[in-house]
Amino acid sequence: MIELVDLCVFYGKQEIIRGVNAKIEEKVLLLGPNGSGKSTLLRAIAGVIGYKGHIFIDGQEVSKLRNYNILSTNLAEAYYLGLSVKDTVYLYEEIKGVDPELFTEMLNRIGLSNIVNKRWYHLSVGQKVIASDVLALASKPKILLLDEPFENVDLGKRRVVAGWIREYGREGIIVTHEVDIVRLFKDYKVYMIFEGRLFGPVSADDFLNASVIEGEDPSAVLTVEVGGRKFSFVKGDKGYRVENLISLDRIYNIGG
Ligand SMILES: Nc1ncnc2c1ncn2[C@@H]1O[C@H](COP(=O)(O)OP(=O)(O)OP(=O)(O)O)[C@@H](O)[C@H]1O
Repeated sequence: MIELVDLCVFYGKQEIIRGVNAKIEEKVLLLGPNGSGKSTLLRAIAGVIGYKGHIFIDGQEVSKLRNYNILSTNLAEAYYLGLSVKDTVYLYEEIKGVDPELFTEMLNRIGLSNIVNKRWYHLSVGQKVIASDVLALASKPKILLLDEPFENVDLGKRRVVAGWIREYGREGIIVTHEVDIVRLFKDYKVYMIFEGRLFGPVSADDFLNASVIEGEDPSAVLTVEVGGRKFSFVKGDKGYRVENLISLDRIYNIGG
């Protein structure tokens, strides 16, 4: 379980994550517009950057964890080592419990067996994303943190990756800024982040079938605050349909 208590993350003096509280016990999707703090939240949970407040993973404070290998991530910080994909897999076998056979089999299944001997920085953008996803998944981690695992990935391959995310990893956070991705995970819970503040959860089904209106509505499945304005996700088509949102930054254009 990931527990966030009064969590704040700063870059210099700028507060990016602003007092977040949540208990995340299963795999969830985290949506938010560009710059809202999704990657920053994931980096803090992965222990890559510092924070104020608390982050507990299965009851242990992240900043105090050492050699903690039940958590896997596709965050790029892990790959800036100038290694080939194959060398990284062997390194990760040692430190993260990655299964090299499963890794190779997954790359074969998705048609990328040709990249194993290449260095990470020679991969195309989409290849790098898929290889990072596979590396995170091939340790079958208890907790999975995936930052934009579908970015620049072909539509057909997205279904394969989504199948793996369902299969491997029992808990965790899948970050995306594309509303369409939620359709691949209709039984998941959705959180949203706006301006460093977390809202949710709402079921993916309720989210996809909702429409957005400005203001606080008592029938809302979720109300969020963006730029000092409140927006309610309500059932039916009273407002702007979520299925037409594409990305959450469109919410700024919805007027009451
Ligand atoms: N290392 C850094 N130093 C200073 N500011 C940073 C740093 N990394 C990110 N930021 C800023 O923090 C804010 C949140 O960035 P973050 O990468 O968490 O957003 P995001 O929600 O993941 O966005 P995107 O969808 O564009 O990837 C942005 O305003 C960004 O400019």
